[in-house]
Amino acid sequence: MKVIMTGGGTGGHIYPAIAIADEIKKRFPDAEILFVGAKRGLEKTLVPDNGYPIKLIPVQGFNRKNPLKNVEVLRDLKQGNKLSKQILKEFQPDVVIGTGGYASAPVVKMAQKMHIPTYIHEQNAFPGVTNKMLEKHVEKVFLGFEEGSEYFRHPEKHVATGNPVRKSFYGMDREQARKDLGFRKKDFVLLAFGGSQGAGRINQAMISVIEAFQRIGDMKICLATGRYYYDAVCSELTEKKIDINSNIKVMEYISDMNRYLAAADLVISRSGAITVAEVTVCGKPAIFIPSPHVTGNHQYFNAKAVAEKGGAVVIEEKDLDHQSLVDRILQMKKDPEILRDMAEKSLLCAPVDAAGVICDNIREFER
Ligand SMILES: CC(=O)N[C@H]1[C@@H](OP(=O)(O)OP(=O)(O)OC[C@H]2O[C@@H](n3ccc(=O)[nH]c3=O)[C@H](O)[C@@H]2O)O[C@H](CO)[C@@H](O)[C@@H]1O
Repeated sequence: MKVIMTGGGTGGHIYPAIAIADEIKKRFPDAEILFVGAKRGLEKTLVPDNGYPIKLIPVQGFNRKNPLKNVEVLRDLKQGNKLSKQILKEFQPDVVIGTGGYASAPVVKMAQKMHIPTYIHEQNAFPGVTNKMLEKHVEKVFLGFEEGSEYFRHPEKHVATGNPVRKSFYGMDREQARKDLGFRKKDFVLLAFGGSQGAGRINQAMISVIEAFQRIGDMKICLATGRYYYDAVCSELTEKKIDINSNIKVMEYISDMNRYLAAADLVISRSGAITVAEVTVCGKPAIFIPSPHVTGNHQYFNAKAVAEKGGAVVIEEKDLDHQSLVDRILQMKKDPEILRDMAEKSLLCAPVDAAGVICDNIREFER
């Protein structure tokens, strides 16, 4: 079995592809899996870090603000198509699976031209442009949210699967995770991050939260700022004379998110589709602050689905007030019953083995 996984740009497209690849490997231990991603995307490091080979192609989105830049975009597109063809010819995959993002467009399209069966997975209730464009010639469209179906054109191809989460997030032991990260049983662990690339507004809010809680001994705060914001956040904390110590961990990026999620008492984050899936798989209470800058405001709906069941609280960015956030955290910390109840309800929102359902629906995997 030879499979090409393609997609990326951000973690939300890469991690589901890794979860699907892991499931393929479980079913076909001899399977050869190759990732094809974009040169500028996070996949360049995340995929090898997760044990898979990757080939990179020069592809990027059209620049609506600066049309002159599109000369470069078109040149990359041409080169991306050429390289995709070359990779497909050399690797000879039985199947190509796309998980959205710029890189998946030329690879899936070229595979279709070469009569290789193709499948796509859409993580969001509002599909991205790439997947919408690819739908016509794919075998099936796997949907993270059933509601996404109405934005595509061929319902007969749609299978609602939920969003795939890597196996390492399931059943991770909380106490062991806390031990590994140097937290005590009695500590209150607050985990904050703004999606795979970080979010300026969440970082700013967290600086206020850190300021408010820095001297509370059992309060442990872990903040992943995103690579782009890391230096600025550290400088701001230093200016405020806030000591980054064992109570306050500030990181660019968390590579073992499964461990941090398992250890956390409360999560504060954006509500990208995969983040929400992981938080619920780990059964964690969350305060979701959806990004308002995404198609169809989909992060709000991702968060609302969990909040309506009682597993999370949603704060829209327009209502994000630092003092109210601090008060809310304090209130939750003081009342473990609230958190316990939210945790149970969060777990009820978890997707059920999406990677397994996806593999069950790929004809070429039938034995
Ligand atoms: C701004 C934007 O366009 N965001 C989109 C992007 O989000 P984004 O790329 O942030 O994706 P998600 O929130 O879905 O997933 C983030 C992933 O990154 C991981 N992670 C994050 C931070 C960190 O330090 N370490 C780490 O490993 C998380 O564990 C998770 O696996 O793709 C998602 C899925 O298509 C969409 O729903 C989001 O709307």
